[in-house]
Amino acid sequence: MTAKYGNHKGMCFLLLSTSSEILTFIENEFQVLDDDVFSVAYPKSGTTWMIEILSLIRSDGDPHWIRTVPNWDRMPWLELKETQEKLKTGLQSPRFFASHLPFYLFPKSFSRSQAKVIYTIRHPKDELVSLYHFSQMHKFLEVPESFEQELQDFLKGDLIYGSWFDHVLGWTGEKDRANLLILTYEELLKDLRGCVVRICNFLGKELDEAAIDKVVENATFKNMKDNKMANYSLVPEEVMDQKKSPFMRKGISGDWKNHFTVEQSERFNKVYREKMKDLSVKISWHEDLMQSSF
Ligand SMILES: Nc1ncnc2c1ncn2[C@@H]1O[C@H](COP(=O)(O)OS(=O)(=O)O)[C@@H](OP(=O)(O)O)[C@H]1O
Repeated sequence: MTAKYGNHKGMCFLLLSTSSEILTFIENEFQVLDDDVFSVAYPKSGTTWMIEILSLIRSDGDPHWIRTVPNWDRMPWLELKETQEKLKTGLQSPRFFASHLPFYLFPKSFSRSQAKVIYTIRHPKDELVSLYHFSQMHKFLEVPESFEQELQDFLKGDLIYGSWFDHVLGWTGEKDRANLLILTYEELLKDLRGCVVRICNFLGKELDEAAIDKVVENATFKNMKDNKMANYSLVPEEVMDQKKSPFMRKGISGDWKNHFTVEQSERFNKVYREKMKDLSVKISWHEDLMQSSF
């Protein structure tokens, strides 16, 4: 890790985005309210997608809000510097937040609350590929020397927001909480409508069939790619150079097969087997990763 990054209780963070002081405040002093809703995920696992889905559910499927307000204002990032001012001045309830925090750094007050968290998990090889491309275009991040370098950093847990393995194990270890819904990116891809219904049930939000259809239609990859309030095109090119790699890049599962060699895939699976053997939730791709084959 370099001068661009800091380390807080074992988690690597971007110095430009947050600080140890903020992370300490969020963990220990920030008061979660019972009607707060959080979209939490390790980076590049579908956070932006969940923000769009939750925003649309909140507005009963009406796309006006998602087309006129940037996603970072609809659901501010809990741990980022720019959100701290908003927290002080007060946000209107119910508050909706996004976060990449691992469970051990998430606000302690969550455990005493009825606030709802939706935690999204993505196939780690696709997450790694997405992060690799994102690192080329986001000027605040270190550009990895090569895909191999990114892979080695991933396997060591030496990436922004720490180890993917620890992140997923930390949050899935909380699976029995009634106020935590765990979904995968692949479930969203396979059955977006079914997931929207599950999210509505989890939130206690009643939407009629037509409203659910509108949520689904407006949260598709194509519609989000075309929505400047969701595709980060409002972020200046000096920060995100989308000519290098668009934020809404491919939006598919299995792109890792175009990036990993057989040897890299087997090396990945070996580490996965060691670290994830006690995974406590059922995930469609888990058994594949527990094997040694490509
Ligand atoms: N609607 C929809 N459908 C399918 N895929 C989608 C959708 N919205 C976002 N994405 C893809 O999610 C990836 C970005 O993840 P995050 O939003 O978690 O990124 S970030 O950590 O907040 O920067 C990134 O994945 P890749 O395309 O593989 O790079 C986005 O394209």
